[in-house]
Amino acid sequence: MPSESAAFFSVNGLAKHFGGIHAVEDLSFTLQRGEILGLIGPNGSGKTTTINMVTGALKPDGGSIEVEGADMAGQPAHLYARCGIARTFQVPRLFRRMTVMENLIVPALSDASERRPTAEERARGVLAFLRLEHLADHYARALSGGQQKLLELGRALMLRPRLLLLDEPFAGVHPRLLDEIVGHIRSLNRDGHTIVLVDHNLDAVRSVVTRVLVMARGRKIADGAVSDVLRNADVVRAYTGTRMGGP
Ligand SMILES: Nc1ncnc2c1ncn2[C@@H]1O[C@H](COP(=O)(O)OP(=O)(O)OP(=O)(O)O)[C@@H](O)[C@H]1O
Repeated sequence: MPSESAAFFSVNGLAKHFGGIHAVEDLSFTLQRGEILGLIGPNGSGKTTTINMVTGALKPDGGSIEVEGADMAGQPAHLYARCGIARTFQVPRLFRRMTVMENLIVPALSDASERRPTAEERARGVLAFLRLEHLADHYARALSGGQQKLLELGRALMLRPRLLLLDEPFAGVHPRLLDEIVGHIRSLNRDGHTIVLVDHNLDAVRSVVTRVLVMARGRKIADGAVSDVLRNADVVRAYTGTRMGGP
């Protein structure tokens, strides 16, 4: 039974193994409503596997995933979406032969109760927020890499998420558009969205989050205020050979 005091979102002892690879091991953390968390770590440290598990794309081998106190571990992706949990992918998963507007409407219409005119109206709102109105009738395949990232974000927003997990939203994005995406993330967080931000661009991550969780080899090695965590010797060691700043 969900308790009144339960965190909005929590994972406890989460684990995923691929053969002998311990992609995620004994991972625990909680998120309060409206919080924004940076999830960082070197390549292969288990960040995407974590996102996959907490959105229902992958079944954990162990541990719990609780949304408002109710255990969701092992539930299918559509039930996570129904709980208001949405994610973006490192490489945008767009319908390349559909227009920008159609790409936004499709996820909305997966909810049988929404009618097309309402979905279109919401999509226009999302396009205005992302400043992409002028591209509504363009094919997704004609967009630049950065615009595709924005549209990917827009598709997640069409699911009316309460928790938004962003997998490398800054990767491969032109610096000007990067600032714009940073602005959108800040504004979504200000509007009450709980956000988990995964990215290797630590300067950009630092500019939007106050708390950061660091993974290395599938395990959590630090979780706390950005300024403290990035001075932590274990974190510096985990990153040895990779840069601590932006790309
Ligand atoms: N489907 C899979 N099958 C086998 N091994 C996998 C699979 N998915 C991930 N792995 C392995 O699990 C480990 C964690 O991978 P994951 O993609 O979660 O790391 P990551 O921190 O997101 O890395 P990156 O920053 O490079 O995206 C890696 O060793 C990876 O090779």
